[in-house]
Amino acid sequence: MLALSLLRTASAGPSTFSQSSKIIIRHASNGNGKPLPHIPVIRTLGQLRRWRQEAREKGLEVGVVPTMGALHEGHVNLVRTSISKHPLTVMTLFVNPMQFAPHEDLSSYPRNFERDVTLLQSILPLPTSPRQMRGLGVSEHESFRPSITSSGNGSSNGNNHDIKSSPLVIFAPTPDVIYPLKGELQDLRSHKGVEVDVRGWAEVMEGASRPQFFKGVATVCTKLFNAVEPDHAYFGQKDIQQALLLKILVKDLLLSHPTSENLHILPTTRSSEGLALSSRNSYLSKSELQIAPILYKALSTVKKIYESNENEIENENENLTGEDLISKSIKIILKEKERILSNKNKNENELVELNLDYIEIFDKNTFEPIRGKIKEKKNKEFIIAGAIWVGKTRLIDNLLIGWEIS
Ligand SMILES: Nc1ncnc2c1ncn2[C@@H]1O[C@H](COP(=O)(O)OP(=O)(O)OP(=O)(O)O)[C@@H](O)[C@H]1O
Ligand SMILES: CC(C)(CO)[C@@H](O)C(=O)[O-]
Ligand code: BAL
Repeated sequence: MLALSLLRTASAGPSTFSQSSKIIIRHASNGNGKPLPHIPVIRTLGQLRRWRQEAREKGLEVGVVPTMGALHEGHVNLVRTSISKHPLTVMTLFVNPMQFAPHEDLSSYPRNFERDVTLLQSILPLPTSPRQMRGLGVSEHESFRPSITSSGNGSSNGNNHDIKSSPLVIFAPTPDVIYPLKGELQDLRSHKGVEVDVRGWAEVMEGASRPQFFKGVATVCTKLFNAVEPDHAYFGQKDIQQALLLKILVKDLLLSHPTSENLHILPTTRSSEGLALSSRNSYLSKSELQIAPILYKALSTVKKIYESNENEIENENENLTGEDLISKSIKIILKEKERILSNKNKNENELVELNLDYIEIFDKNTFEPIRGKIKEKKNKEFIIAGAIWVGKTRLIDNLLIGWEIS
C-alpha cells in the first residue's frame, strides 16, 4: 500500500523520498496484510509544542523515554512501560554531543534511525478502527500538520491524523534545535551557553571516568524536559548514577514536569548470559561478547556475599567491609584477565583485551563510597557499580544492594 504524507512518518518498509519536501511512504505489512502503525516523527520545537498543547487540552498524560537511539530490548521495555501507563509517549532520539568528550565515540556512536523506527512499530498495538484510535484520546479528525523541515517552527495548517492517533511519537531533533546558540558542544572550554551541573553527585564513578558526561546529560535532559514537559519520565537502571542524578536535578531545579517522584527507574534488561543490553554492545566482536558478562558476574558474586553476610546473625564475616567487597569483585575481573592471557596460545580466538576502569560500592542517596564495616552502617541502601573496557568498548553495569527500584 502506498500513502502520501506531508509529515515524515515512520515506515518499516523502504521509503522513497522525493526531491521536494513531500515524502512518499511505503507502509510495511505486519505479515497479515495489514500495514504497521505509523509513528509520527517530530523534528522541531514548534511541532512538539503544538502536539504537547493538544495533549494538555485533552487532559492526556504524557510519558517521555529519552534515548540516543540504536534501540534494543532495554529501550523497548522502557517505552512499553510508558505506553502501558499513559495515553501518549514521546521517545526522544538524540545523540547528544555535549555528553561526549572530544576523545570519545560521538562520531562512531551507532545510529540506525530506520531500524529504530521499525522496532518501535513492531511493538505498537494496531489500531483496528477509528473508535479504537479515539480510545487513545486523540481524535484523528482535528487539524494538525507539523512542517517536515528540520528547523523552524513548523506550520499548523491542514490535516494530519497520524500524529494525533498514535500513542507514540518520536522526537528526533537536530543539534541546532536542542542547542540553538550553535556553539562548540564537545570541547567545553570553548562552549558558550548554558551548562547544567549537578555538583556533588557528578564527579564520582562515571563522572570521575568521564568528567564531561553528567554535565552533558544534565544539560540535555533539562532541555528535553523543558521541551516535552512530560508528566512522567522513564530511565534505565543500567545507567543508575545518571537516573539518580536526574532525580536530584529535577528536585533541585523545582521542575514540575517531571517531578522527582515521576521520574521512574526501570530494571536492567540483560542477555541470557547476564550482559546488560547496551547500544555500545554492537561494537563488540564475537570473542569480546563472550567476555563482556564478566562484569555482571563479578557484581552478582559480591552481592551474594553481602546478602549471605547480612542474613546470618553470627558469622565469621562480622568484619566485612566495603573495601572487602570491592576487592573481591576486582579479583574476579583480574582472574578473568589472567585466564584470557593464559589461553592466549591455546586457541585460535582473538586475544581480548580486558581492563578494569572502576568498581565502587556507594550510598544510593549521597553517592558516598562505602568504607569500613558494613554491619555498622545505618543506611544500608547501596549500589555496587563498575565499568570495564572490553577491547576498545567501555561497558558499565550495577546491582542494587539492600533496596529495590519501585
Ligand atoms: N539494558 C538496559 N535495560 C534498561 N534500560 C536501559 C538498558 N540500556 C539502556 N537503558 C536505558 O535507556 C535509556 C537510553 O539509553 P541509551 O540510549 O544511552 O542506550 P544505552 O544502551 O545505554 O547506550 P550506551 O551503550 O551508549 O550506554 C537510558 O535511560 C538507559 O539507562
Ligand atoms: C539520558 C540520555 C538520553 C541523555 O542524552 C542518555 O544519556 C542516555 O541515553 O542514557
Ligand atoms: N547511556 C549512557 C549514554 C552515554 O554513555 O553517553
